Amino acid sequence: MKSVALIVAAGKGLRAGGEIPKQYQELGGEPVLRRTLRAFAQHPAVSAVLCVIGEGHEELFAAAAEGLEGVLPPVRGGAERQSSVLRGLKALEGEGADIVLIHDGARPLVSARVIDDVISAASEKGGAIAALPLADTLKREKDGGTIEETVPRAGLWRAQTPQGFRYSDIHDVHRQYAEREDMTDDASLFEAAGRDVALVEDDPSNIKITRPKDFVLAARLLESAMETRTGSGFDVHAFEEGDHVTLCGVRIPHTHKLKGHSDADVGMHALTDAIYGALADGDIGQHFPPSDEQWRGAKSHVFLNHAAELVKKRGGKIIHCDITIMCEAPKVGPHREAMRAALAEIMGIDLSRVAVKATTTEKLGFTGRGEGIAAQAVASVALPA
Ligand SMILES: Nc1ccn([C@@H]2O[C@H](COP(=O)(O)OP(=O)(O)OP(=O)(O)O)[C@@H](O)[C@H]2O)c(=O)n1
Ligand SMILES: C[C@](O)(CO)[C@H](O)COP(=O)(O)O
Repeated sequence: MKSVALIVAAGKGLRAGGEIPKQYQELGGEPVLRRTLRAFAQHPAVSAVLCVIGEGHEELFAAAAEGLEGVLPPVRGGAERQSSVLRGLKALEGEGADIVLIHDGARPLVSARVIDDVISAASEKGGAIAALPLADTLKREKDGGTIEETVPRAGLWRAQTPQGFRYSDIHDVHRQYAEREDMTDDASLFEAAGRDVALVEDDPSNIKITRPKDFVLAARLLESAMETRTGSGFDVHAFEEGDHVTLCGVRIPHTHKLKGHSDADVGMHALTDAIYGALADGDIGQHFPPSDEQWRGAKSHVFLNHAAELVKKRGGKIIHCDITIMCEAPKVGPHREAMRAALAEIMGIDLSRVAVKATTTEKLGFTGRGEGIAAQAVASVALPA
């Protein structure tokens, strides 16, 4: 069964306001749409993601989708959500999809569990939607803001997205009802055609960002859906003949240099490993094997940048890092601020989140004898849980 995702993001976001449409505004440091695209692009059961976008939004889209694998070139949407979906379905004609998941670009907090459940139910029943059973008593309003009646809520659900269907069936019904333009979700068309649609219980956090206050709520939900991971790193390099060392990106004149395959920046290596550790994603030697000639003499910022990008790619952020350099000489103190600044810039985080410390080992051991430098680091990373 091949499943593809169709993300509708061609709306103007008028109710949310702002200088750019809501789907391109920032939520937790990245565009709303990037979070939505990533949820599907990185889902193991989704083989491709197509997005429908508004006129003139090509650059905003390119920035939001940058580096995400499996995202197809976008197509232009229509005046209403329904016509945007139909255009997307048409563009998917050559993809060989069995199941298509139609999802609002404005719902960035969709979970992998819900995507899985909608795919399973749609594969079994032909159509399935994420939805929430009503928890509140329902009132119908009459003129003047008073209550006309209480509406029985038994059996009522709030329809959300993703909504999954057999591709050829949903394409057929969208073509069939193309003139109506009054259907606010895709299940409505399936229902109108007399087909069954299964209800899959959604997560309450899968809100649609509609009004400005939804950004505040989404930011809180995002925060609570993150887990904090801690990783540690340790590295040692021996001295050899030379006139300077590179520590945490800063060149420091010295009586010796550090020996190594790369620039031997022992502090940056320990920090890079701490980040890989927090991600549980191998170590520096695995990502940049010393046996590979292309890394000979490499600047260590390449390694640190790679680790920081992996964090971003997984929707996380580096919260804090703390490095301790162990040596008798050179003195680290005079270079501490330059080191913090260099590391913060490479990782793209604030200076206040980077600590660099140093200690001697009281002339004990190999660092005490001046044979080399050791460094250890701890990094805390927030990742989607
Ligand atoms: N012509 C349209 C209208 C809406 N959408 C998409 O459908 C989803 C749900 O629509 P809504 O939340 O109403 O978004 P907007 O139409 O952008 O909002 P507004 O009505 O406030 O302008 C959004 O991801 C939106 O981008 C779309 O692709 N094409
Ligand atoms: C598809 C939808 O998100 C399901 O709740 C909703 O109907 C979209 O409505 P909108 O008026 O286009 O925001």
